[in-house]
Amino acid sequence: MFPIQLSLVGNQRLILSTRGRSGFIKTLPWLRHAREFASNSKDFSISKTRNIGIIAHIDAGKTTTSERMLYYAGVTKKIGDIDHGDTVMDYLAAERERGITINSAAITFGWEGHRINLIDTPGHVDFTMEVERAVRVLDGAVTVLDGVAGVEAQTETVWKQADKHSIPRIAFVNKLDRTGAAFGRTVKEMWKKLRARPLVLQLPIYAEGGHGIRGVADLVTMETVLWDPTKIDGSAFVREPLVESTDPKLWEEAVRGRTALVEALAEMDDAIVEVFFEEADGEHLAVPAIALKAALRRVTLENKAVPVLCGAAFKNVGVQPVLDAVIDYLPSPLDRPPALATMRDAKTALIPLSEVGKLCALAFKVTHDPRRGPLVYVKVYSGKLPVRATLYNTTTNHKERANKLLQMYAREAEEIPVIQAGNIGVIVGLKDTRTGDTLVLANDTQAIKSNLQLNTIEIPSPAFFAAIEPDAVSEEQAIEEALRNLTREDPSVRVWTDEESGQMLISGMGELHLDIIKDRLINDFKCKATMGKMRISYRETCQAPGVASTVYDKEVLGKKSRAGCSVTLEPTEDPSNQITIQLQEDLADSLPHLTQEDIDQAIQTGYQSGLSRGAVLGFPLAQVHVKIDKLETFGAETTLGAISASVSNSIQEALRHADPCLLEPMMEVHAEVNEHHIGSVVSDLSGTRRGHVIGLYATDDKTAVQDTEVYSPPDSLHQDVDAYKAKQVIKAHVPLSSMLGYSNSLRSLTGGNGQFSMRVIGYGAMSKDRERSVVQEMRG
Ligand SMILES: Nc1nc2c(ncn2[C@@H]2O[C@H](COP(=O)(O)OP(=O)(O)OP(=O)(O)O)[C@@H](O)[C@H]2O)c(=O)[nH]1
Repeated sequence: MFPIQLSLVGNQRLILSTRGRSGFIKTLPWLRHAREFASNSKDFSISKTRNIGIIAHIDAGKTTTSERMLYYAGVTKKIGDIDHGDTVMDYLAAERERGITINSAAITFGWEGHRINLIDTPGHVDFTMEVERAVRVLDGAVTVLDGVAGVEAQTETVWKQADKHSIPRIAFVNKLDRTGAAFGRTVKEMWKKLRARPLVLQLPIYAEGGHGIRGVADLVTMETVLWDPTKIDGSAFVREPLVESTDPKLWEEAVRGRTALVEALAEMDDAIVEVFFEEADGEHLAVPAIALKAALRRVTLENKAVPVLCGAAFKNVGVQPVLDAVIDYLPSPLDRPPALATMRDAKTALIPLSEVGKLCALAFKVTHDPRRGPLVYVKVYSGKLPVRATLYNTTTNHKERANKLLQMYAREAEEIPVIQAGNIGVIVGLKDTRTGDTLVLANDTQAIKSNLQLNTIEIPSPAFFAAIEPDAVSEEQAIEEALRNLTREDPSVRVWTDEESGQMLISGMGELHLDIIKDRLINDFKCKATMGKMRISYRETCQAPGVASTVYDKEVLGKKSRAGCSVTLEPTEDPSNQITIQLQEDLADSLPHLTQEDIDQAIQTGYQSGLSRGAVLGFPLAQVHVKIDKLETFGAETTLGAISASVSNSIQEALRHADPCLLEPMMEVHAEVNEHHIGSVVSDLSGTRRGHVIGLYATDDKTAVQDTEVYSPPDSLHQDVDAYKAKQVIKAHVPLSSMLGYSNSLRSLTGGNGQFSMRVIGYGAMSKDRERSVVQEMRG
């Protein structure tokens, strides 16, 4: 694309552009439409691909930023607005109504000769699983931070998720137009709360009197970037060299910032030290921007530091440089270590996948499209996935055909002939593939034989469940079908039927999660159903040892099926269940028709089934140690089904003699409050809410941070902000049942100044009185 010069104002260059690095005029954004990009997209090499996600706390401005990215890239002709409910990324009715992201939408667009696959992820804690799935396939991430609220609770959670997968990140400090916004303070919090090494690349430039953000000072190129106030869509901005005489205060701070940037990079990167002494003669300002960018890319890819940019997405200031930074500093799939997979031969060891090998793809998301049917989002880790290929799902052992391949532009889609290694795309035509499954080619006998599987996603325990009642018997089938689709989309949703009441039950991660499922059943799948009261998903355990021996003896299809089993059950401190198998040595000799591997598998199946239902209210068991003491065999009559059934029955029988009781989900709560609210919040948590306060620490606790001092610009330079006051964080363990409706109560205890985060940390015992009242309530 050739640059078109539109006008020159003095020595300024007016840029109607998505891009500002060279200062030349590029193109009007809406001229570059998605389809134009799509027709060229096949030409992008994998080194010019960026699979990135936007991660942050709820309401930090992820969707607002993504919508601007799409607009400046020419994918949309109009900027979608969360507050008007017309965003491209949040397209579900449930998302638009609530103004929040639920689904990680994936969208592809072009930027400066690169293909960006962008995934906008939800910020609400109930959808942590959705973030986990997205983070799995990302190569890099943009963390959006609210410049007023700073680093918030869920930012810390998603940051840890990205840490777990060593995802290189850049940060965008957003909402700097708002009163009380403080860029410097937010940078400090990144250092202190996230333990990250922030590298400030920009300073905000405010309008006279500190009101309204106009642009940014670029410390890499030492330029000002000012958005044209007459172009409210933010498509026009001007870059010009930073000059001391124009704004001496800004110049002074920019010199400090540039010096700090060069110094910080020199600590982490030897090549920039060489440039500093040999090309720049030890002058911080003389280090060429190109050398700084190269060093920034190296330290970001190595996860040593996080480049930080700033702006106000809602005011259309600062978004284009974020896209530049995605290209400049975040990795292509080739810069990432190979994905890890397991193979049956290698037992549980993880082996790195080679990119040039045969096809291996991960289904990281499944959505239901009323017109096209299930859409399976995949990331291809090795080989290539051609259209109409017959695929083999090594997780479910099913064969399926990839009828169509799509590149997604949010709701719009473009058919493509192939998905190459490193790229993300959508397969149409797979009916049995679920989120988390591994796909290989159906003719790849080696991968199938060795059961090649990409490292799977950990699914946390659901905390809530509710009953679903069809409004009429005729609705049952439609509801079952819709629930099947929903569980394929979201593996953290579980559906089962209660054996006693025959009721259909559904469990999810939180109140909002279940609320959204109900909404989607009714609005998206048009089911006529009623969801019952949301209830807490308890666990059950035993308090004493229990022993039992049972024999399974039935006729199945006219054939005798017999096996016996003796088990001992014991309570354990371990949060998960354990099994110890102590079998007699001659077992394999007495069962020549079965392999040892199959017998082990049958015992495991019986063990899982025996622990799936407790003796008090039928909740799954936790913190139980099962010892399989003996297996009684009856020659050819002992089938695998009989072994599983006898193990399961013996566990259930032993449980009845082992003093069974209920356990309730325990939450780790971090409540961040001002000093003068500590007393009331602590007494509320430890009193009425039955919690244990574990500790108290300040949000700027220096002991928690590495020694290196980090450059953060003084906020007073740019805007009148209240002096930063560290808040106190109260850490407590509290039963989930006591945390229902806590946001309202914390709001009233702190005059709206408190915030909190919580996560399930395990299950805890409850008093006999409380257990009685739960049992009474559950049994109605
Ligand atoms: N003043 C101001 N408001 C903003 C800015 N960016 C976003 N907002 C507002 O902040 C609110 C939340 O923005 P979203 O983009 O939905 O935030 P999100 O991070 O995507 O939220 P979830 O998807 O729910 O996690 C909306 O009302 C936006 O209009 C900004 O730069 N300045």
